[in-house]
Amino acid sequence: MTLEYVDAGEAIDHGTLSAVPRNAPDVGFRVGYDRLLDARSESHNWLTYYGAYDGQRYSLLDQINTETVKGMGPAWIFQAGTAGMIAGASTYAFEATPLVVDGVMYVSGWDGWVWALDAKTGDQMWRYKHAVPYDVSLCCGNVNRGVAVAKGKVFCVMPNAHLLALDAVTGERVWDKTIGDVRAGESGTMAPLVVKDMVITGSSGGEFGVRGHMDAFDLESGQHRWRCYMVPKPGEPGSETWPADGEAWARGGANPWITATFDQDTNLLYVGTGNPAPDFDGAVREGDNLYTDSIVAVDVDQGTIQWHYQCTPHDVWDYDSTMENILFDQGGRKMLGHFDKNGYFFVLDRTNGELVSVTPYVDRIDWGTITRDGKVTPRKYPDAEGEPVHFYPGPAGAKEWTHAAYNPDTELFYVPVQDVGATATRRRREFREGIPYWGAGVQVDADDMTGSISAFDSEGNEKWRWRNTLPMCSSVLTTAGNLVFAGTPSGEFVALDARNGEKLWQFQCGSGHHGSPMTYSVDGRQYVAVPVGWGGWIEGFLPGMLGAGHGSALIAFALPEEPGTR
Ligand SMILES: O=C(O)c1cc(C(=O)O)c2c(n1)C(=O)C(=O)c1cc(C(=O)O)[nH]c1-2
Repeated sequence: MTLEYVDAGEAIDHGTLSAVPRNAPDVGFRVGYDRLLDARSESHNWLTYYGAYDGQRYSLLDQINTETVKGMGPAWIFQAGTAGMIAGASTYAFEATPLVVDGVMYVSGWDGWVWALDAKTGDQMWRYKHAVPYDVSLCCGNVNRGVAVAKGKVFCVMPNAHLLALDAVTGERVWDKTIGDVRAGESGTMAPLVVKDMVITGSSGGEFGVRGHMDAFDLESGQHRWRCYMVPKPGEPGSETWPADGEAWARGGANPWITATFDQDTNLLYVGTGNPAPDFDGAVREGDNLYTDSIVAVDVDQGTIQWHYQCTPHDVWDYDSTMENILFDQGGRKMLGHFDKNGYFFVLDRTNGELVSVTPYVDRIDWGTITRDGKVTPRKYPDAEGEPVHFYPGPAGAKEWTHAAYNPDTELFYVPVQDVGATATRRRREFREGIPYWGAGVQVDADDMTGSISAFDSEGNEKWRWRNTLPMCSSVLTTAGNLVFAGTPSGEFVALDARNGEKLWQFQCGSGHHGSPMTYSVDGRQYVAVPVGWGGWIEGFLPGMLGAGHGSALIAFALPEEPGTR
């Protein structure tokens, strides 16, 4: 299969930079598919984006638990924002989930930064900077959600739609592939996923009217294996949901900009796709617009779509479905749970995409209704130019890309909820390559917003709610210590009791949370690490937070050590 993209050309590379050059131990060489498949059993590590292929963001570590957590404090802080004169501090959110392999942490930042750190001390081992051209089209900030590690390499996508393989020991670049056309508005923000001998990526750029796709590359050589487009071309199944004439499908969006989950038994990747383009303007794309706003199951060897479930047909509200699809089993049935931007919690049979249940998980939803059997009745969207329409949830969704967690001990999902509306006023745009293709001006309800971490069982029954004044827009972590961790936009990092939502601990991190905490241990000591840094796109979404402290720090927390043992 040939690639259908234009190579945007090499960026100027600043090469490997290091204040204190130091190689990392060769732990990355020992990570292969066998260990990734069984990642949960080695909970001292965090080997892959969600901690394990199932997306649960659940760790077996329990040294930090409901009893001991009150003694937890910072063990070390890595100031990523001081990483060099080239970048300075970030004005964008620090979104990555760090990975840990046998005492070495690998983490990515904004604008092409990647670091290897000593996971016990926070000391830098190496750092890498990709020279990202300044004119890359990015809808939602110069951000990056993390790396993948396998076979001695660290894989990371770059804002200018490159996939890099770095040497896990030295940080030097091993290979560099183009995964999208920056001139058309394609970019990269997601953490790659290693499955078998492949590294799998997804493209960003839906707001610029591109056609979203996933790609698989040979992890050793970087050779391209397959591409899977998320919008069918004329004649392919699903193409009947787009206008027969014209090129609406080719500009249709559906970008899979968040890491997929994976089940070895079904051999399927579970992918969330983004909104259709243009956003807020359905007139130029009559029909359901498959596979936008969908959960799509992709055969990992062939890159072919096996089934799909669309959460918001013919979306005019910017309701991406890119967020995680959490795999869990119940009553012997293989299920998948998905909290969509549109305010509904979908549970599907992950072998065939059949809907098991759909229930609301936020208080205010009025863009339409979905009944328990999946029937969608959308509200009418105004056709006239300049006519405002107010709707709940707003375009950031009742939950953003930031991830929920599932704890198999409590059998509960923990969801970062944003309860906030917005007003869209249609402002029709003609398509122009590389220019935002976005059919409305949008104003978020700055004075009427709230949020929570809410706990749901798999039938959509709410078991508890921990309320926050502002919407919750960081990912959640849950552990066998019966804890739930999450960060607030105003900087507090909190630990809740997974059984009842009681707040047991908090720490003010000095900048807002819009990233993903994780946990690991080294030499028998458990750490909880969280990237902290407010900025970029999320500031516009929470106007009340404009001017709040930016930051680019990674903070690792632990229980106190005996004095003098470090
Ligand atoms: O359609 C797309 O390709 C695309 C990409 C991204 C991205 O890559 O960050 C975001 C969005 N859409 C988006 O709609 C959105 O709300 C959003 C928030 C964020 C973020 O990093 O907080 N990214 C993105």
